[in-house]
Amino acid sequence: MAKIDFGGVEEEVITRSEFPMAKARQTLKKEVIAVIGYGVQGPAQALNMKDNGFNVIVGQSKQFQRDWDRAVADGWVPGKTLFEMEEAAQRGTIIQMLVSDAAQRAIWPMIKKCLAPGKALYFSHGFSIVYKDQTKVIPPKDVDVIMVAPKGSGLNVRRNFLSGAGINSSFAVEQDATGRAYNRCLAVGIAIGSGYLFPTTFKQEVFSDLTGERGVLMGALAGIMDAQYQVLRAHGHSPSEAFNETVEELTESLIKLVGENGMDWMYSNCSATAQRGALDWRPKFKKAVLPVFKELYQRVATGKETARVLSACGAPNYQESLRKELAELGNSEIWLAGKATRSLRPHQAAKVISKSTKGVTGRSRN
Ligand SMILES: NC(=O)c1ccc[n+]([C@@H]2O[C@H](COP(=O)([O-])OP(=O)(O)OC[C@H]3O[C@@H](n4cnc5c(N)ncnc54)[C@H](O)[C@@H]3O)[C@@H](O)[C@H]2O)c1
Ligand SMILES: CC(C)(O)[C@@H](O)C(=O)O
Ligand SMILES: [Mg+2]
Ligand SMILES: [Mg+2]
Repeated sequence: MAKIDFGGVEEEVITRSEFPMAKARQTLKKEVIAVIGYGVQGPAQALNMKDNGFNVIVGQSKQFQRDWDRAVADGWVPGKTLFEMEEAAQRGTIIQMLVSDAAQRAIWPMIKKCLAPGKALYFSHGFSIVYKDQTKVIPPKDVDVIMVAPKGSGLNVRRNFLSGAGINSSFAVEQDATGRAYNRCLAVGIAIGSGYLFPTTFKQEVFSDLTGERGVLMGALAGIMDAQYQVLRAHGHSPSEAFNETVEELTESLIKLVGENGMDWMYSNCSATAQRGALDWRPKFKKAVLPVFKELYQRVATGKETARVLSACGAPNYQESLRKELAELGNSEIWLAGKATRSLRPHQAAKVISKSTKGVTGRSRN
């Protein structure tokens, strides 16, 4: 493992050169990898592994016709490489649990029956194993239990693979029954298109992932956008102005600069006025939201968020109520303003500018 200094803390990271594709192919040459679930991660991981030359089959319930049809449209052949979940799990030697987390609890009794000794049970989230008191997912002792959790949307797992970039993932071995669990885990990580692989545990992964997606990555992000937009609108700003200053400028401009070189560098490349204001207001926002993040982490650690997911997402009418909730969000003024704003992005001009590197590299840090 390469040792990398993360802000003064040394961590170990697996690189592609340490575990090259040839080693992954050698490690998995006798394995049949059964991807159970063709939602978001399922298609990305299955297609990347297939394109990388691994022996992959897909298990998808035909009751979810839309997902079955997507699998067929993506080239999986019913009866050859696409099966009902149970048949795929019987045929697989590595069984990838890529149905939704709530569905993993529902299909577990069926999956358990297919776990012959020596097979590997694979997850992309620590959820089912860590909250086993609630999910009842308790694997037999004679199978490997491994995880590779891509740190991004399944859409990017596939998009980055196709662009040649890859995506970083964390990985963990929960149970090594065969003595091969570690290598199997890393080999699948490389096979699905991971760039760098960060060691973790099932518990650390699920606690941080649930916090992140409820917090800064999705929940907090949408919440603070709503709040700022509301204040601007209440003071008479037009929807386009409020949206531009809340979302569009973030996604189209500033966050890309943060991604390139960090927050201080982005601050170094805006006006002195914006820089002063941002530095002054940062601690105020931190103070305001810190208690909310503490409450969130507690709810994750005590399993309350898991109970919420299992009861809500496992309910029979959930898809219908979810559709309504998402439609309400999509039809709210801020996101309708967003739709109009997106149609006005000046793509042509951007292409012309990108041919030159003059003036695009930015100021160095102060
Ligand atoms: N979506 C992501 O980008 C992402 C990123 C990292 C990790 N993960 C993890 O990957 C795993 C899969 O998540 P996902 O988002 O790809 O899947 P998802 O939540 O979109 O689930 C969709 C799949 O579950 C199946 N399904 C739903 N209910 C079912 C039921 N009752 N019985 C049988 N099948 C059912 C659907 O047919 C479909 O195949 C989860 O553990 C998730 O936490 C997801
Ligand atoms: C893509 C995310 C938010 O990182 C993932 O954790 C998920 O659950 O979809
Ligand atoms: Mg998640
Ligand atoms: Mg995540």
